[in-house]
Amino acid sequence: MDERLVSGSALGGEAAFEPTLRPQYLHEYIGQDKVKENLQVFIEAAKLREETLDHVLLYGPPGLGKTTLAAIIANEMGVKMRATSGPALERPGDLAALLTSLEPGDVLFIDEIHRLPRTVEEVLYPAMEDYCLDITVGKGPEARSLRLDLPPFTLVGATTRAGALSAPLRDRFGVISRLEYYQVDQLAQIIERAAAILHIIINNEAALELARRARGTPRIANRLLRRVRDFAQVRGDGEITLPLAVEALERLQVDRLGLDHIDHKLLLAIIEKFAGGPVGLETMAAVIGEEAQTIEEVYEPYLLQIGLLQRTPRGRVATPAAYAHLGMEVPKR
Ligand SMILES: Nc1ncnc2c1ncn2[C@@H]1O[C@H](COP(=O)(O)OP(=O)(O)OP(=O)(O)O)[C@@H](O)[C@H]1O
Ligand SMILES: [Mg+2]
Repeated sequence: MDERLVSGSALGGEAAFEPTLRPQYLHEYIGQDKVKENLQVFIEAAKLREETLDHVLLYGPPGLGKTTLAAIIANEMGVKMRATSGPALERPGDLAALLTSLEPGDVLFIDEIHRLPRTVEEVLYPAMEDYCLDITVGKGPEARSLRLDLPPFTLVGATTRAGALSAPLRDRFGVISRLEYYQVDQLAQIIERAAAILHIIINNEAALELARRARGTPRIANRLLRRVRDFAQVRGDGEITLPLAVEALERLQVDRLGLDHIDHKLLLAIIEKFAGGPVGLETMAAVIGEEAQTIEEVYEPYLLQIGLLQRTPRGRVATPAAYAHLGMEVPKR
């Protein structure tokens, strides 16, 4: 659906490539200080008591480091991680097979856990709570239910939509952590770390420029780094300097705040067609020819986050900052 250069979701080919850039331990994981400090305490306590870590739910927008953190939790606990996802677990048996193959203490990572089918979710409840599996053998009047013990394990669930999780599932997580968009200086550190791993030469000013345009998202930061490197190799001497970064990002149509043509289209529609708003979501969707849900979940969050857009009870409003960013004057009322 969404192949934007500034998309927080992984684009084609990135999933295969990302593991090389993933930090392995908490001390290498940049930013998210609150989440990190809490996890550090829970992990140390669990290790001291020689217990498994409580189940952990990680939520937040795409590309902020949920999968990375799940793997780090397993590494820090010194256990293995098995990874799957909500949509991949189609039947209760799929989950049962995974659970029974775990070794004591293992981390089971379920990505997109909000997309777990209902019937599978119900298998998860007793597994999370009592480390056991309720299964039915036989059919019809012969059917009996059996309870199987499971090895103790830690479930790490990840979701971009915590609101879409059922209450009984959410309540079974002992640790619930929300990942936040990253600060510019943290993103610059992430870029410099990735550059070192990929043998890319970039100076601090240029890293900061990429960071400012990375929409608070490490995945986008790393993607911009790789694209700008192409320019540095073809146009320059391979080194990423500030002027080269600025030129490359302009060509890639990622503006000073990390906005692309879709963000511009959305803001301009509100400003030019609705005098800055308020305009209802459905109306806006019809005017720019996108689905309301896509606008709400993909296009709007970053614009809201940086204060160019506001949600009011009467609809969306372009803020004075949006006019200023687009070099337009705020109309007098
Ligand atoms: N704190 C961090 N420090 C350094 N690099 C990071 C950090 N967080 C994420 N990254 C980098 O960003 C990339 C994307 O992170 P990750 O795949 O963990 O995101 P995600 O939240 O799981 O995304 P999705 O919602 O799409 O599953 C990783 O390849 C990793 O290199
Ligand atoms: Mg992920």
